[in-house]
Amino acid sequence: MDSNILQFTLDLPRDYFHISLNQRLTLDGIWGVMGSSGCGKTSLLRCLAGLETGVQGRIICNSRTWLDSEQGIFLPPEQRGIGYIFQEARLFPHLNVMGNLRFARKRANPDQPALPFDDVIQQVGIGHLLERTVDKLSGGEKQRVAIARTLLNAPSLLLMDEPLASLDWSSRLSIMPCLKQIQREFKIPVVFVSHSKEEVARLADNLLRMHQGQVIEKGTCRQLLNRLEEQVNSDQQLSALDATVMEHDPDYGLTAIQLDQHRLYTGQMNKPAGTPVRVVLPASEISLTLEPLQSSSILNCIPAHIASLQEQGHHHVLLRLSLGEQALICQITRKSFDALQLSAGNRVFACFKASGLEVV
Ligand SMILES: Nc1ncnc2c1ncn2[C@@H]1O[C@H](COP(=O)(O)OP(=O)(O)OP(=O)(O)O)[C@@H](O)[C@H]1O
Repeated sequence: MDSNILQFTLDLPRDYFHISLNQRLTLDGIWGVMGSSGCGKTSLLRCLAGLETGVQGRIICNSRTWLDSEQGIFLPPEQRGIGYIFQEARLFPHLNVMGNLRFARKRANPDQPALPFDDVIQQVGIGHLLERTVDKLSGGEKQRVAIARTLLNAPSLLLMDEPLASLDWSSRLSIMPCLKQIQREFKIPVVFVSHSKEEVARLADNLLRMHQGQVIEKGTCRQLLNRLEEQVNSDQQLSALDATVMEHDPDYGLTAIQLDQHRLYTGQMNKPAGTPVRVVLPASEISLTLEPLQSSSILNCIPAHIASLQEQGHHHVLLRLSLGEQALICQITRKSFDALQLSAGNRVFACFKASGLEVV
């Protein structure tokens, strides 16, 4: 039986092209869906949710047929056990936060075990908001309540359509670890649409990239993001890396994490040893040396090879450094590049402070 598999063949005519998709996704972790505006990301989510009645094809999720247009099968949205989180929170304005949550709980998906109410409130961080009326919540608070409400519905698949797009960057930064933690804790698979490389780098395990109604790339987030062609023209260059918590050092307020065979230090976090984590490292945080650092305050210094490089404008060079299994994107000035006489294939040491790493 194909449990944890979402398989779909979809054909949906749109104004300028057809949404034409044929995919088999292992429902494990968070799938990010990226692509330029109008390429069909929302249409894909709407087809999966059962909101597009004109779609032809088949959708099978966890061995259950949601759509088979040849056989005349079309399960309505409420029978698919899906949670849908939109850009705007869409809470009931006449109910307070608790009222919104109770309403969701009463209508929970009977095919899934209910998630413990208190655990959801705690993970989403809204315990202090329960008696508030909806109009007294900030945008970020509303979105947290919307997330909790959707979880209390006991979905077997969460679809998120740019859920952070209407929030400022600091609200996004506080909600992203919460979304990642929810996925890890409750093990609900997520399909997450986003325009933002910064969001996808923190959240997605796997990625689909769409163009004009079709999937043009599919792979792990770290494979697809940590490439020069992906980074060179974007606003912020960064790497998305996968690591595991090793141990904590409360005396120094540090946590050691393992990234491939390397041991790195970051600010202390409260995740137990063995927890998988996503590490985001801005390319400008990295310095390169030709020898291992000695007598330096910089805690992280790992050997790497320059896999490829590309000029970025007139004054910077972007390098892709191979660490073993994973690759790191690093940005240095052209002056440093010339001074070190770097070229592809060189062995270097990538150095960065513990505070330079963001761990989600
Ligand atoms: N109901 C509809 N009927 C026909 N065409 C539609 C309909 N809704 C959207 N479209 C068109 O389908 C294409 C895909 O739209 P969709 O909203 O899925 O894209 P998107 O990738 O989510 O875009 P964005 O990132 O801007 O939200 C667009 O060209 C859009 O104009």
